[in-house]
Amino acid sequence: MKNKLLIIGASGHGKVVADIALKMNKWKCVAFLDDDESVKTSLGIKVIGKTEDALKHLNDCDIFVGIGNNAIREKLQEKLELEGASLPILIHPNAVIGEEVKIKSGTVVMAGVVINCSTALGKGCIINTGATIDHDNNIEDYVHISPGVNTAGSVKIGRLTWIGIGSVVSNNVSITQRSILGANATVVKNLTEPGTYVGVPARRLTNENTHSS
Ligand SMILES: CC(=O)SCCNC(=O)CCNC(=O)[C@H](O)C(C)(C)COP(=O)(O)OP(=O)(O)OC[C@H]1O[C@@H](n2cnc3c(N)ncnc32)[C@H](O)[C@@H]1OP(=O)(O)O
Repeated sequence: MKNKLLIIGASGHGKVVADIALKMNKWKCVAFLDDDESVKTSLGIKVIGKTEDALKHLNDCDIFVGIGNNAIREKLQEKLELEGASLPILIHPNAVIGEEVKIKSGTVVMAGVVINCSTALGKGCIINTGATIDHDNNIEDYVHISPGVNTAGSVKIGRLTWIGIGSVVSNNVSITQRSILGANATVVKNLTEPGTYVGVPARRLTNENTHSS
C-alpha cells in the first residue's frame, strides 16, 4: 500500500469513492484523474490529470477506478493490473463484513452495506449504499450491485452484471454474466441468458437498448 491514492473518475460515483477513501483515513493524499478538462476539483479534491496519466504514478500512488460503467471499469482496471498498479479495496467504516468474506482488488463497499459470512466478491465490484449480500454469495468481477439491493443466501452473480436499485434476488439463484436487472426487479429463478430483466418476477425486456452501467 502507498500513502497516496489516485481515483480515476471525478463524477458522482468517483466522489462517493473519494468520500469513502477519506473516511478510511489510510492515505495522506487523495487526488482525482478525469478526462473532462473543465473539472478542476470534485468534493474539494483536486483533479491532477487525465486517465492516461495514471501510468506516471504507478510507483507512488495506489490507484482506484471510480467509474460506474462496468465495461469501462473493467477495461481500465485490467490495463492497470497489467502495468503492476497497486489497486486497493475500499470499505466504508459503516459497512458490516462477516467472517470468511473474500474481497478482491478494486472493489468498493459503500456505507450501510452488510455482507454476510462466506461470501466472495470479485475484483472491481461496486457494492452500493445500503445493499445486503447474504451468506455464501459468489459475486464475480466487475459487478455493480446498486443501492438497496438484497440478495439472499447462496446467490451467484456473473461478471459484468448490473443489479438495479432496490432489486431482490432469492436464495440459490444464479444470474448469468453481462445481465442488467432493472430497478426493483425480483429474481426468483436462474437467469441463464444475458439480457435486461425487469419486474416481479423479473422477465426479459424484448426490445433491449444497450446499457452497461
Ligand atoms: C447511486 C446510483 O445512482 S446507482 C444507479 C442506480 N440506477 C438504477 O438501478 C437504474 C436501473 N435502470 C433501469 O431500471 C432501466 O429502466 C433499465 C436499464 C431496466 C431499462 O432501461 P432502457 O433499456 O432505457 O429501457 P426503457 O426505459 O426504454 O424501458 C423499456 C420498457 O421497460 C419498462 N421498464 C424500464 N425499467 C423498468 C423497471 N425497472 N421495472 C419495470 N419496467 C421497466 C419501461 O416502462 C418500458 O416499457 P414500455 O415499453 O411498455 O413503455
